[in-house]
Amino acid sequence: TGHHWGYGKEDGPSSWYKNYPVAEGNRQSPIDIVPNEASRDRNLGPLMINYDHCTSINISNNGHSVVVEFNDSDDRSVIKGGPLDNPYRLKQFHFHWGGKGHEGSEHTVSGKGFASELHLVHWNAVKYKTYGEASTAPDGLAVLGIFLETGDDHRWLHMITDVLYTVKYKGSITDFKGFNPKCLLPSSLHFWTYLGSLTTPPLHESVIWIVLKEPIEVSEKQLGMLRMLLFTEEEDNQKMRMENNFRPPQPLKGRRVRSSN
Ligand SMILES: NS(=O)(=O)c1ccc2oc(=S)[nH]c2c1
Ligand SMILES: [Zn+2]
Repeated sequence: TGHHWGYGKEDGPSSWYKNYPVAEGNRQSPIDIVPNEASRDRNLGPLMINYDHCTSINISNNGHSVVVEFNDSDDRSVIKGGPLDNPYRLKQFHFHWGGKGHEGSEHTVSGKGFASELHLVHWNAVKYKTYGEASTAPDGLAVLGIFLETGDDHRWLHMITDVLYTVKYKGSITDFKGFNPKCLLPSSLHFWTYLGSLTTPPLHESVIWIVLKEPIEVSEKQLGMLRMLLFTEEEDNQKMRMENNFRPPQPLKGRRVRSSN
């Protein structure tokens, strides 16, 4: 079902255009963010993140990343403000990371990559009836990107790394209740924002990107836990370690990047 794609030599980002021509579109993500070329915009209000009553459901390995899904049947956890005209509902979060000692973020800042990048995926339930419908609309999704840099242990990330062994293989899924991603936010909500796309196939150009300026710190050990995950299924005798699951920066094509005040 659908086209096989991955992060390897044959099926990686440089070949995605063959099955997903939008890969060469005008609003592709990620991008390299150049801070002093970003324009401060008075109309950009503060970002408002209301995750207080969010309900995580499960954690899974989809063969590309580890994903935590949320109950999005009502507006219990939303982001609004900033560049957004409506509240957007939290649907899932996942990570992108590198290999040992290599950077693994998707967005870069003046050419600098980070060890990893967390994506909190939200959808516009005011304008669209389902996530699927929103995921193909130009203002359908809002993804909050948070950089992870190596340093001290992150006091809450262990809640996730402690259960990664249960989703080692592609296709595995486990209950994961009561996790609130508010604990993964940095202290500052200052951000850059631009119009872009999903960074994995189908690469829909449906994302309002909100990238936080302040990274969070995680330890090399915690990052190493992500690398114990596998791209491959349990019955697959080829054990492919899940790492370097990031798309490199794409052409800006004249887009404006705005900065919060
Ligand atoms: N990496 S990302 O742009 O946040 C992103 C978010 C949601 C997605 O759903 C599919 S399917 N691919 C996706 C990529
Ligand atoms: Zn992502």
